[in-house]
Amino acid sequence: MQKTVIIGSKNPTKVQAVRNIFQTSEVNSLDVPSNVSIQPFSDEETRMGAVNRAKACAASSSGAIGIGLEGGVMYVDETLFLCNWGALATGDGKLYTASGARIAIPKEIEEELKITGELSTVMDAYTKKENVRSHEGAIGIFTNNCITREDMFTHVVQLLKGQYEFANFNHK
Ligand SMILES: O=P(O)(O)OP(=O)(O)OP(=O)(O)OC[C@H]1O[C@@H](n2cnc3c(O)ncnc32)[C@H](O)[C@@H]1O
Ligand SMILES: [Mg+2]
Repeated sequence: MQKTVIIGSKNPTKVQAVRNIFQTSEVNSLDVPSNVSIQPFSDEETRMGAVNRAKACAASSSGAIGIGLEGGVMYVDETLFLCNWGALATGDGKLYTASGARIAIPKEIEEELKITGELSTVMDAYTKKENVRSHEGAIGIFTNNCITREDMFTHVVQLLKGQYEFANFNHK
């Protein structure tokens, strides 16, 4: 693919996920605001953060594809899950979205999250590591590193690229 791809984050797990999928494109990163809470607490809000980032990136450079990736949490009944959303926006107003794999968050982490308000703070304290969000991520910790944050976002970006290609290059 010839177009430049701009990912709206400097987080290395997100940037690398885009590089993994858009291997033949120039991939640039841009720190843009999500314009949602620091810790989104629903699918809707998390998806909105991804969409806002993707649109800001697409608007920043003529002809480029913008990608936003956003992490959050959401309840299914009484259980809190990790949720992640991605969005791909084009300069001519097209938008594609996709969500990532989700797993339940242990109750003790959920309780801490309600007190401190941000998962990254809770994860660093829980693991006694620094900057878990930029490495294996919460999903890496809670899956014993079977699926890292980069793996999960790579799949989301693959879903975005596939939808983009279906819409633009499907000449059945
Ligand atoms: O620089 P940006 O792109 O903002 O990267 P980030 O790591 O802050 O990631 P998000 O804003 O998308 O995530 C929203 C919040 O959810 C938390 N979070 C989400 N997924 C996480 C993970 O896998 N590990 C640790 N914290 C996570 C983190 O506290 C963020 O403030
Ligand atoms: Mg953030």
